[in-house]
Amino acid sequence: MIELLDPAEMAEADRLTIAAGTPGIVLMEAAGRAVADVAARSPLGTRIAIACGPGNNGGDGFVAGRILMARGYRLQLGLLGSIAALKGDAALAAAEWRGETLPLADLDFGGADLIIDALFGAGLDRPIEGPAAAAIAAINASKARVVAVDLPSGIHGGTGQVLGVAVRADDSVTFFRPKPGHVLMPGRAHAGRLTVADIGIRPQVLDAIQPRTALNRPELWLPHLPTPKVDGHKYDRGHALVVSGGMTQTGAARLVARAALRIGAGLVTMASPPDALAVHAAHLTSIMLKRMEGAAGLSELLADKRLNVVAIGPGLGPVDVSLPLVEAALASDASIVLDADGISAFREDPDRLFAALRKRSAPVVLTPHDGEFARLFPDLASLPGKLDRARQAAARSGAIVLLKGADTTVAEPAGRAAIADNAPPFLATAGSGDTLAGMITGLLAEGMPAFEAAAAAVWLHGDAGVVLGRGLIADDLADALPRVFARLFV
Ligand SMILES: NC(=O)C1=CN([C@@H]2O[C@H](COP(=O)(O)OP(=O)(O)OC[C@H]3O[C@@H](n4cnc5c(N)ncnc54)[C@H](O)[C@@H]3O)[C@@H](O)[C@H]2O)[C@@H](O)CC1
Ligand SMILES: Nc1ncnc2c1ncn2[C@@H]1O[C@H](COP(=O)(O)OP(=O)(O)O)[C@@H](O)[C@H]1O
Ligand SMILES: [K+]
Repeated sequence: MIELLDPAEMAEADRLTIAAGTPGIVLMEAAGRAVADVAARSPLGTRIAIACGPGNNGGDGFVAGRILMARGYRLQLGLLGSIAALKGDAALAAAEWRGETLPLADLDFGGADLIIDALFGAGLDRPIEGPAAAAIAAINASKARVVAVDLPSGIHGGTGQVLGVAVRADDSVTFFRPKPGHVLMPGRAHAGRLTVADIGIRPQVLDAIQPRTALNRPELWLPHLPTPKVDGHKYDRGHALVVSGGMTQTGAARLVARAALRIGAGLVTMASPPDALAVHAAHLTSIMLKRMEGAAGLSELLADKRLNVVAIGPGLGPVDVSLPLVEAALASDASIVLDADGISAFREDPDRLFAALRKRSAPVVLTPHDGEFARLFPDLASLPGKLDRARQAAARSGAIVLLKGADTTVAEPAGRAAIADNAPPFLATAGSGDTLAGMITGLLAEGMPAFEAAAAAVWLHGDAGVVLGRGLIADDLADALPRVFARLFV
């Protein structure tokens, strides 16, 4: 598992390491050397400008400068503030620097081939203004390769938000573990290629820190991915029910159903309003079809306890149709994936949903995009950073909240969260979210724990986008799953 550490957790990792006997300057030396190594992928002769800030991020810049100068690079170093004002490890690092220290404003960014951004890292705590903002504008205007120390200056390590202005880096070199700000947008776009350097912090410090956020990678959920039993039966793999909208909007439910079956559900049944039965009958093959007369009809179907998960929301229709159906689903014992119109049904009264959720024991996964999220959690929608939004929404609702986008974040009520960075932008296409809902549904049907099922579906959906590439449409995503699994298990 790759943990993501926010600034407070990273400071604690540093503190525990120093308390256990490794001096801070030793960590800073290792950090500066790692930055120098990444910078030194550019050949000798490269003209380097190093912009140092007033804290330890700047200290790393002084160390990198000393090492690169010893390796024969031509370089200029500029400092925001005065050397006399530096403290602690940064002051020690600056004392070892033998070159000239220019005022930041005198650095010639335009004449540099490579810029090392050591202005601010984890200690950034307010919007950047004045000379630092001017330096960042000049860095972004230059044609130089930019290597950021820890984080691109201006990006908040915990939220990925831009505080004022932010450097656009080609490379970022961070230490020990990546930070949420490297994967959450727009931070990820600013960070460029990420290098995570070992600076001598022992992984055992994580036992004390107990980080709650991870990068969404297979190692997070693969141990929980169900494997069909050799002597298994289709009913061992679960039976999902997908609730369809009316005649003119049946496609979304079929995308859900196909993805649920492809990813591993043993059986999938489409619950269809009477007017849409003929449309579905013309399209469905391996997916079964049942007639559903309104909310009472759905409750009757769900009396069959073998139906262990319900997907409801995509193409479901306006609130007068959708709300009674969702309430019938919520009253059942099945796990639920609630998406799209099923979420919007509660826009007038989100507490009604939360109250129903509190009465359930089987899990519910909410899969909003930003617009749907704002309908259920209007006060949380403006929080900086998707991680906090998803985490607070999960705590409030008691559901697993999967907040979609380029940096889809899954959070559970107890606070555990996973952020994905593998989804290509081709996934922003009609019906792609319906397919994701279906993938979660299928994994829940197979009995995967809900947080892991949601995280796995997000990653597999993203990888299906990678496998298909440009030209993909939502109809292709489920059918790409065999190739995605083949890649996963090589
Ligand atoms: N021993 C350690 O703690 C280690 C720290 N390391 C480096 O230290 C960095 C964190 O150092 P710090 O905690 O000193 O923090 P930073 O160096 O990121 O920034 C803190 C300084 O910037 C000022 N500042 C913050 N926001 C500002 C703004 N908007 N405008 C102007 N000034 C602003 C603060 O007042 C403070 O002086 C990490 O990002 C990493 O690069 C590494 O050297 C590894 C070891
Ligand atoms: N820029 C992007 N990069 C990667 N994935 C994206 C991007 N924008 C959207 N997605 C993904 O595409 C899907 C869109 O879902 P959604 O907004 O519900 O659309 P629809 O309702 O048409 O299915 C989600 O899985 C989302 O995470
Ligand atoms: K930086």
